[in-house]
Amino acid sequence: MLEALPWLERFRGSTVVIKFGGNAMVDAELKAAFAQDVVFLRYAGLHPVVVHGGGPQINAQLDRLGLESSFTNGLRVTTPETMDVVRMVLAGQVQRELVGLVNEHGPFAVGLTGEDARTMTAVKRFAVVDGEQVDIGLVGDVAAIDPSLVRALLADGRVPVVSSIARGADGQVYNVNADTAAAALAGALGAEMLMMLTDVAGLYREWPTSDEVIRRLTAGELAELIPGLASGMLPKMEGCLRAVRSGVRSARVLDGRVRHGLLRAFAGPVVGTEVVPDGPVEPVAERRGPVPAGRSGPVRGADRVLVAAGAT
Ligand SMILES: Nc1ncnc2c1ncn2[C@@H]1O[C@H](COP(=O)(O)OP(=O)(O)O)[C@@H](O)[C@H]1O
Ligand SMILES: CC(=O)N[C@@H](CCC(=O)OP(=O)(O)O)C(=O)O
Repeated sequence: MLEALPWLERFRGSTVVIKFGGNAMVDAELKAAFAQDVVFLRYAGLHPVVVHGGGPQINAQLDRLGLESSFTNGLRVTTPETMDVVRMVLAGQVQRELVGLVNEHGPFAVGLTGEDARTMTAVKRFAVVDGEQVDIGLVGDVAAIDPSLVRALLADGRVPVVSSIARGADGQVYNVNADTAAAALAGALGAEMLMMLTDVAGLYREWPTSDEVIRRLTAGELAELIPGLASGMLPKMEGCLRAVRSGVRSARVLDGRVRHGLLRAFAGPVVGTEVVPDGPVEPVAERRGPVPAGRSGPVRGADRVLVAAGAT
């Protein structure tokens, strides 16, 4: 892991939003390694923000309850009954588990949903199938973000762990796709990078017939590909596009099945698929600063982490 440090130096002070997909949380060892990587980034002076998914975990719970799982364009059709399960699994199970894993290394992680401090405000989202709007129930898009709570947590040296649930101005609670939530949050925070950890090596050029990964594409190139993308990748790549179009310098899709894949992504040439804005991009150093300087030192108990994260 130490080989990542010189590369990480470039990102000191930068905010990085990391989306941990439900499909990447396949076993306990991977989840524990992910938590170590997040804490390592925090120690290297970055400001990681975790947005987690949990699609397969929601499916399993719906199945136990004898409820159906169905998706349109990669978005879960969400009845009021499904919504209760989504909220319970994301905020009560997956988020709690990740908070616990990160906090094995120090008092860093604080869990929240988009509902907390009105961090995210949702608006009802329709799927579009063959040019027609389709009602998919209580699915939300992100209408607005108030990043002040997340910023305050970062300034206090914490690691926010965010579940993609948000209330609308109508008072209704909505199920927001986690890729969508991560992208919107990255944009609102002025994050340097958005990292999406999933269960494939990146965006495949000819999925499912070939596993050739597209290494790098501009926002304009991605916008042309999006109408032809299949479920699963659709919200993810729409999220990458949204992020780079709202000022994020780099949005990446990475293989979350690789142990310590998150740190490796900082320690060398680009792995996975990278989406960059159209046109020239300012260097990292000139884009710093969503977190007030001098308020990002280690919190109490943080000294245990380097050993725990295997950094020596
Ligand atoms: N062009 C593509 N390249 C790679 N994967 C694709 C592509 N199109 C669809 N997919 C599917 O998208 C899945 C990843 O999305 P998803 O299952 O929603 O993951 P996550 O839980 O990480 O958000 C892959 O496992 C793959 O089955
Ligand atoms: C509207 C919608 O699709 N919400 C998602 C939220 C969780 C999620 O996005 O999880 P992954 O990242 O693991 O796919 C769902 O209900 O599955």
